[in-house]
Amino acid sequence: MSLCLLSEISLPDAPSYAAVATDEYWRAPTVQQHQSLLAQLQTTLDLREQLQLFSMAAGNILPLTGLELQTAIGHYGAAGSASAEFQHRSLLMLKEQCLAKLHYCSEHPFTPLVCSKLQALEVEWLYSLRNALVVTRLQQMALKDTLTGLGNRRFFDDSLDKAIQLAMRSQSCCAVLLLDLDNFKQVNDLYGHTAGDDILIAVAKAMHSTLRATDSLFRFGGDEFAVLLSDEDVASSELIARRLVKAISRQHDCQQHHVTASIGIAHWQPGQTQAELFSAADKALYLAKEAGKNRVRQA
Ligand SMILES: Nc1nc2c(ncn2[C@@H]2O[C@H](COP(=O)(O)OP(=O)(O)OP(=O)(O)O)[C@@H](O)[C@H]2O)c(=O)[nH]1
Repeated sequence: MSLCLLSEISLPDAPSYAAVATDEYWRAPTVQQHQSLLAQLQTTLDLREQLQLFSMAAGNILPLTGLELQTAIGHYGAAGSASAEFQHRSLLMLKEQCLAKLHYCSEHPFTPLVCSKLQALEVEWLYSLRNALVVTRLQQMALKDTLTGLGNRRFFDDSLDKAIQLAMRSQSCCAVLLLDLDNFKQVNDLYGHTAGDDILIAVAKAMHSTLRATDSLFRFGGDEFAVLLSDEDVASSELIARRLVKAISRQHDCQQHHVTASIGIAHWQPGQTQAELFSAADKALYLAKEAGKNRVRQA
């Protein structure tokens, strides 16, 4: 395991292990209790599944309404988590490295005895949690574009495959928007690669804030982006695409460098393969470029 990865999954500015309180009232849970949670945690490297297992074990100590795991690579809530009157926060430290913060919510008070028991349970989780964090980080790296943090081409291909399967099963639809920046090359040529990178990051942010949280946004590399729309948004695909084009043309850095965007849209047709759908969107994008750029075309 590389040191680089370990530092990426650590939370910064955590106090030393000594600062995590222990309680004199605490009595160790039986060996049986420990073994069962530990054994269960070791069966999965999925962070959410581990959180769920831990949440159930913690619920045996004190009934919880919510449990949130805050890590350097994302925040995860146990299923059905809700806030409550009593709250308790805890740091999960492993060898002076802060792996995560836990935020418990309950209708019942967190007495010193309860906190001690929870802390003992947390200790049981540390190594499995560390492993799950590393695996999750590797998965994120494999599926994310490092420059913008958006999903990469591989993630897009997987997501499109799933979207088509769902559309086939539920006799619904999905749509692909392929976006390519206009006149981007000149930014690199005139102002350097770093200025080009800044534009790409700014475009990703502008697109992100224009779309709904549920829309999937990807960057393929270069100045090519894609949006995957689910059935409920297919009817508005043209409107969404126009909004994206407008948002990019109004973005400060893009305006300064005369960078705009062209978009090709394709709606999935029953019987169409993933490659055919993608090719249809690509052709529509070509038409948008041919028609003068800074515009939208449908397949
Ligand atoms: N800064 C930066 N540039 C990149 C990156 N990846 C690819 N590029 C550059 O992006 C440019 C994309 O080229 P084009 O799409 O042909 O350029 P364009 O000026 O937008 O052309 P039109 O689409 O016809 O308007 C090339 O100059 C690539 O070298 C990157 O990660 N960062």
